[in-house]
Amino acid sequence: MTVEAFAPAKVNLTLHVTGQRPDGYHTLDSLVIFVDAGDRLSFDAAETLSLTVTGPRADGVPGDARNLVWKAADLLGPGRGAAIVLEKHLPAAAGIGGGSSDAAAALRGLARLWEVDLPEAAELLALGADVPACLKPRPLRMQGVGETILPGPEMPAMALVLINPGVEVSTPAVFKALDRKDNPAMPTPPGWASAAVMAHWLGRQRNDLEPPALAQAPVIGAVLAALDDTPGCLLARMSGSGATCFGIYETNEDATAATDALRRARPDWWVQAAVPVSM
Ligand SMILES: C[C@](O)(CO)[C@H](O)COP(=O)(O)OP(=O)(O)OC[C@H]1O[C@@H](n2ccc(N)nc2=O)[C@H](O)[C@@H]1O
Ligand SMILES: Nc1ncnc2c1ncn2[C@@H]1O[C@H](COP(=O)(O)OP(=O)(O)OP(=O)(O)O)[C@@H](O)[C@H]1O
Repeated sequence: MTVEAFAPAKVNLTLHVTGQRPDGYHTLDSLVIFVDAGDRLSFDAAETLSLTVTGPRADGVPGDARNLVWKAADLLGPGRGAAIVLEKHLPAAAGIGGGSSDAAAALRGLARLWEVDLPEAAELLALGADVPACLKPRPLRMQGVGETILPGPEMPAMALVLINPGVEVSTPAVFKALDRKDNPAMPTPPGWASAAVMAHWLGRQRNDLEPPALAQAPVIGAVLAALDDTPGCLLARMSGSGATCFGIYETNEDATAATDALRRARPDWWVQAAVPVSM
């Protein structure tokens, strides 16, 4: 029996950095959604663990114990076997949780293959701060350093465009370069009647990692400007620690038209239209 799992991209609609713990990790308050762009994984029964990385974004992604998928398998079933194929579609080190979402999808898939229970959120932090959030992809509010997952509001109909300019941004370096660590938390997301009302609310919130990421990768400014310039773009913002940015649109038509235009203008950028998913 082949088990399959989808690893959707994570988008931080907001990302407020509210403090720093004595161990150096930062406390966050972030509204997170998942979208239908992502990686695909398959799992077959096998004596030993193996991982094959394929797909359009496989280049540079390790196919061994350095991969978060491998680490997830080791955490869930130490010493157990499975033949895993990871089809990469998401850019790596991009702020959209590629590795974390792959790890979470591996946990979901292998838990079915091996008929074992999923670990608790706190245990998953060892794999990455985004892994607890990625375990059950749906709109959520992430707090603590990533271990506290609260249900998010119901999202209005919307479409997104994701752009990655091909520059890898180091997450630790971006956190380190933050000017202030004790920024105000996010108000409770109220739920919204439309994408436009939501975008207006989001516009008054922040991604505190945007300024330090921009200093490290100035091209992020060009990406945000390019999104802002497309017809129907309600809000443009960076996700996670960058460099991927997203634009929010009312309709799929607007997002698809923006994607076509941006791909023509910047064939060197990864440009992807997407809609939110809950799994
Ligand atoms: C920026 C976010 O993507 C927001 O969703 C995440 O907080 C980062 O999640 P991630 O990439 O899974 O992060 P990890 O691999 O656990 O951590 C990478 C590095 O980022 C910094 N880090 C991460 C999460 C956090 N709450 N505080 C931090 O300071 C630490 O220096 C850590 O060594
Ligand atoms: N399954 C995987 N997919 C991509 N990269 C992986 C994976 N496993 C390990 N890595 C390594 O982890 C690094 C970070 O990649 P990842 O896609 O997790 O990005 P990220 O920017 O940390 O995501 P985010 O900040 O949103 O959590 C890469 O440089 C890569 O070498």
